[in-house]
Amino acid sequence: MSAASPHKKKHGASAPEAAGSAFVEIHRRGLMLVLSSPSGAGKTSISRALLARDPLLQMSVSATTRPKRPGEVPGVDYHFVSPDEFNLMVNRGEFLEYAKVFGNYYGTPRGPVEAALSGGRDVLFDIDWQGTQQLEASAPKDLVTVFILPPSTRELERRLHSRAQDSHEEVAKRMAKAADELSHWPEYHYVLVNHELEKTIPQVEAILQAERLRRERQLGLHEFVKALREGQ
Ligand SMILES: Nc1ncnc2c1ncn2[C@@H]1O[C@H](COP(=O)(O)OP(=O)(O)OP(=O)(O)O)[C@@H](O)[C@H]1O
Ligand SMILES: Nc1nc2c(ncn2[C@@H]2O[C@H](COP(=O)(O)O)[C@@H](O)[C@H]2O)c(=O)[nH]1
Repeated sequence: MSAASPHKKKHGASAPEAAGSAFVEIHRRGLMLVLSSPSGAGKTSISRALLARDPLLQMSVSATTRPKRPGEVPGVDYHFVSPDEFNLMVNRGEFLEYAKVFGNYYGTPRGPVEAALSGGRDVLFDIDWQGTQQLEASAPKDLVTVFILPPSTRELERRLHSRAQDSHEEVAKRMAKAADELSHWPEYHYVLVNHELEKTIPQVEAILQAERLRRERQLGLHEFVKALREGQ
């Protein structure tokens, strides 16, 4: 197709033109891609790989009252806040969703997500089933949810220990909750078993690529096809 083709699709910052004119823009509202799993199944590892490979994807950085782990960077991994600060944010309506997980509070700041979606960028969430249920209630059309299963309970425990960032008590607390968290898999659109990251990462990428092409997410299709049917 030549640059002068009347069917040329324009993306990103190019100026939209009126529907039915020679050039009709197809653009897209961003989507929210949620990863949930029992602690240690691999959400953080998968998220890092997706973000490194996909410039249209940005991470939702949660606020949490949990203490920072060694190596975690404030503002990158989490916004680490006190319980009082967290309460203030709740009262000011600053969270899209929030929940108590393993004895600490975690919440998704609303502003960056809304800005990304309206700018056509996709947002990746590493949140638990309680947060996913809240997003499902408030923004079902923008939501794509993926539940990550570990290959076995023994491997889940091995991964939690191998991360070497939580105490034995903390690992025991998370393992004790795993069965309960696993019970939520039927609430998700997609379910994967994370055997090897080399296989799981392309599977999640495939979900993202397909969901981006859903008819409902592509804005301007009616006008584009109308122009095609008029022979433009
Ligand atoms: N497919 C895999 N095979 C082997 N090890 C893995 C795999 N996926 C992740 N891991 C390792 O398991 C550990 C836990 O992974 P990760 O931190 O990504 O889990 P998580 O689901 O984000 O946990 P949490 O919910 O506690 O944040 C890490 O040490 C990670 O390197
Ligand atoms: N509902 C929410 N859950 C969240 C959020 N941020 C993280 N999480 C979940 O908490 C646990 C523990 O995380 P960790 O970093 O302490 O290991 C894990 O299941 C996360 O998915 C959030 O904003 N809302």
